[in-house]
Amino acid sequence: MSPFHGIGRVAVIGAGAWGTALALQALRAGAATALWARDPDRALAMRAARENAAHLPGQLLPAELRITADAEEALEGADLALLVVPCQHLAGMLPRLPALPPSLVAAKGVEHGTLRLPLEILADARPGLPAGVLSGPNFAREVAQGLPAAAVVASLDEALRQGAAASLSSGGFRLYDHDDPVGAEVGGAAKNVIAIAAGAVIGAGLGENARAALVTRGLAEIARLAVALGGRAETVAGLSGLGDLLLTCTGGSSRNFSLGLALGQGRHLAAILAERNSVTEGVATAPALLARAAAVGVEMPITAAVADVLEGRMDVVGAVEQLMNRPLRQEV
Ligand SMILES: NC(=O)C1=CN([C@@H]2O[C@H](COP(=O)(O)OP(=O)(O)OC[C@H]3O[C@@H](n4cnc5c(N)ncnc54)[C@H](O)[C@@H]3O)[C@@H](O)[C@H]2O)C=CC1
Ligand SMILES: O=C(CO)COP(=O)(O)O
Repeated sequence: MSPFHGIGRVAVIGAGAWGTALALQALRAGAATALWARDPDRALAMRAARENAAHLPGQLLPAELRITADAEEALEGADLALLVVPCQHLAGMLPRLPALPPSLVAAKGVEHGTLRLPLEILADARPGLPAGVLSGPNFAREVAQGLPAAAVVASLDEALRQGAAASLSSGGFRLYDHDDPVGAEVGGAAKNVIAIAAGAVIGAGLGENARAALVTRGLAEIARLAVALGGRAETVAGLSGLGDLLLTCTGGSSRNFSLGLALGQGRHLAAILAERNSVTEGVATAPALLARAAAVGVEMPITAAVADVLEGRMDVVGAVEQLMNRPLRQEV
């Protein structure tokens, strides 16, 4: 257990939509909060306008929120760091940071090539650092506005998960502590892939029944992988799994769902991505998740279908046909 005694200061690393929203929440919960943006010009513009125009336009950033591109300054005296850069950039960003306090990763994905989950990336870069994940059904915009939301803080470190959940909760944001970080990370990474599938069936006009079946069978394949990696199936049935699937597979604001929707309508992946200035984690995660599952002998047919569509080996209708024609079996 870490000597974690509560939070006076929080450093949020990554000034995308989610980092900005979490910084606002930390502030609301009473922590002195700094938000680190890697680009000095962006930090300057955000400080001047009190707005993150690129990722959370229209949301006021109060004067008490320190915004800086200097990582030393952001992390000085911090009791907790929230690491909120996209999964594929986490490993590249960590060497730019000085010593970290106990940290929660809020990215959702699997790293291309190495097949690591975010906490594994952090553990490799900072061995022994008390760490956990923050994950749940949370659109950044709503959390920034203080609308009601819940999530989990999952860590093997009891003091960290309980202290962080208690200190970052307030008003509309309710954090449950959890002792299964693997289950939480697998759920968070995989729901983005299933959300692409859900969007694709809706975009292709295959119907609401198809979406409900995909989400439910998606949950089953996520649970299989979580268990194979040392997590628990019940975690996948909670906020970080089922909760986030419900949000991203039905909420039109999900970037993963909307990318799937456009693919299902026949648009090309490159064209969809070219129009976006924000991250769609499921695209890089789908093949990485599939490879990670294969390495532990777990079948993930929906993830495989999404990877096939993303990599141009199949169209949406063909991929769904293939899923429908798999051998019949017992549900569980
Ligand atoms: N936006 C949301 O509602 C939520 C997002 N998340 C997760 O949080 C993570 C961050 O997502 P968002 O804040 O939405 O991102 P975003 O799409 O709003 O912004 C992209 C972020 O990535 C950073 N970035 C781009 N290239 C980079 C590089 N080479 N090195 C370091 N940073 C780089 C940008 O500076 C920016 O901070 C993702 O893993 C996402 O799945 C989790 C929950 C909610
Ligand atoms: O993780 C999220 C909500 O919990 C955000 O989902 P998208 O990245 O699909 O927008």
